[in-house]
Amino acid sequence: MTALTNVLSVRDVGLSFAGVTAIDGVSFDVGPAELLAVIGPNGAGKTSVFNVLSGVYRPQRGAVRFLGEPILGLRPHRIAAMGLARTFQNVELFHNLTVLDNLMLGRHHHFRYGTLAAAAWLGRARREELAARAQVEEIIDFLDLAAWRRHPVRLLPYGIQKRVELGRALAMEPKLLLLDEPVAGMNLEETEDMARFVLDIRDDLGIPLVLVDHDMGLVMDLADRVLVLDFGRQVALGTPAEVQRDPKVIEAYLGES
Ligand SMILES: Nc1ncnc2c1ncn2[C@@H]1O[C@H](COP(=O)(O)OP(=O)(O)OP(=O)(O)O)[C@@H](O)[C@H]1O
Repeated sequence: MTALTNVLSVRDVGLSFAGVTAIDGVSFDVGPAELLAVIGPNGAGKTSVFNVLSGVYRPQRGAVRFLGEPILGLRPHRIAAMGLARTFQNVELFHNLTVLDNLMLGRHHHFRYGTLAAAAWLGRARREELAARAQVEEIIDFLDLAAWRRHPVRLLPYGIQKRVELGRALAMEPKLLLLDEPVAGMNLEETEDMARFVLDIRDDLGIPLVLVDHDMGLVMDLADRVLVLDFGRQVALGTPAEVQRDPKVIEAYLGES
């Protein structure tokens, strides 16, 4: 039985593609308001884990429970609607729409509309959904986005675009947030800002997070626990201090750099 206190429970997941093993026996839990980081060298299986959790890949073996419910085999939009939200390595927003409109779309889980359909849908939303609007305004305040709220996303600096993407995921009112390389390509100041928002999400909003990133300093500073993968296998799982002194980790990953 999955302990009810765990938001996410992953058991012995195995995934391969035509003979290539992407994930080989990975098991971990995410507790309430916990920040778990997943690290590992290139090709270790980090993105594949995210794709399994969000329903993009279906593993050949194992089990995943989200809020106590089995989710393997559910389609991505169903899993998202259950409250598992995700950001992507590359910014995935409607670049011609404003910050406000991108967040409104996030509120309604409508990710796959073209810009025109999205704009038409928003017309209805504006009339009908004042409550949604109030919630989105709260997110804009929370992420310090007020100065950009009416700007089309394409005009914004990269670091702000990443923050809007985070805002869109928050607009889904997630029960768990997956962040795929949230600081990739950011300068120091943008990285520090993002780190602060990630911690605020955990501490002020109480939303648990799973984060993949190559920035080792960030991961060790932020994470409650760290899962280390190498060639799809689970090398270690523990606190940043435990993981950093684990010889298997040093050999597999830290020793590289
Ligand atoms: N759709 C796919 N088809 C075939 N092989 C895949 C697919 N997705 C992942 N793989 C393989 O699975 C392994 C793990 O890849 P994955 O992208 O999950 O690693 P990663 O840790 O996210 O790497 P990176 O840090 O480079 O993003 C790799 O060998 C990769 O080539």
